[in-house]
Amino acid sequence: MNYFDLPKIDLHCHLDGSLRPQTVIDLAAEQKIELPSQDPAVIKEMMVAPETCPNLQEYLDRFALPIQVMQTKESLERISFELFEDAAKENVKYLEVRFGPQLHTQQGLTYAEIIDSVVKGMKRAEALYDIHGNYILSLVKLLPIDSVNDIIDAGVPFVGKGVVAFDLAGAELDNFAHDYVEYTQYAREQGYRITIHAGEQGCGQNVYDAIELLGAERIGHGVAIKDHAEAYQRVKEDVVGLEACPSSNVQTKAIPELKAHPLNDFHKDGLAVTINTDNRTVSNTTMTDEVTKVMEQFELTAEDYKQIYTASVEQAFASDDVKKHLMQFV
Ligand SMILES: O=c1[nH]cnc2c1ncn2[C@@H]1O[C@H](CO)[C@@H](O)[C@H]1O
Ligand SMILES: [Zn+2]
Repeated sequence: MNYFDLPKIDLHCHLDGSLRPQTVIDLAAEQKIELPSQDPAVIKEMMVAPETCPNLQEYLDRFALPIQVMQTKESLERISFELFEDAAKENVKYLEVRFGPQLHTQQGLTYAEIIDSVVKGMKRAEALYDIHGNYILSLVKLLPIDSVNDIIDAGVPFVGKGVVAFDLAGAELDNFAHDYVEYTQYAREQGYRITIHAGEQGCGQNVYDAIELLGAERIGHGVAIKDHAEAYQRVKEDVVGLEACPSSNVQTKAIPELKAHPLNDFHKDGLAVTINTDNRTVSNTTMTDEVTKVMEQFELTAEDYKQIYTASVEQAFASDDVKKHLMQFV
């Protein structure tokens, strides 16, 4: 099967983990930020996380460099455009990108300016390529929680116009969901859909809580439900979408190796499994790579791929029109 040509959908991709190395070099020069090298290969090496990190934190440390050059409207717009361009060029037909507005205020940008810039970059790519997209606003757990509602408010004018959902990302502590109930409720009241990183580094109970307490319709990663019967049952009954990110999960040791990934068992049992990149640069991957790895590792058939693609369409936070368009590719 030619995985490059297959129509693909990526529902879990971080903007700050998906920069082109050359763009980091260009933007650093423009912004007078000193880099240790002008060689894209060296800069790439600084951003790619090791094949296996000791833990999630080591993986998250790779975001420091890209975030340095993501502090102006122009850079955010360019990076957003380029991500959609890169995805479109490998036949990704729909892409949901997430990022943490709080990480981009170092030079005084407002949340509204930040969100406007990335949405503009996306729309420019949508006009040029056969790709549709939406943004998800991520709150990075452990960053100050008091400005969450300001971020949610800043995104409201964009809801349904380029922004669709709210997410919690970053390091995962057990029982984190309890601290975010009022914020996700506020986000839902403002029209945001909810997806939550859970069961990646933490326990299956976190997934259960993300659904029960935070109203998550999708879960980022969620691998830990394999050891938690209640969470598993809840994901299945509620048809909660599982955003699997195979390469990232190996890097962060969420799973020991690809063949131990539970996504195939989940898929065979009828759960709504989707295949995603997480971070194109930090995980040194593409949608073609992720789909290839999964299809070959688990010897999946064209019918399996059809089911996974269809689950991605159903789970997408896209408009009915876009979903109808995406179903034409099945
Ligand atoms: O796999 C992941 N698990 C948890 N957090 C992540 C992952 N990838 C990226 N981020 C976090 O999300 C922020 C906003 O995009 C990134 O800066 C990073 O801290
Ligand atoms: Zn993620």
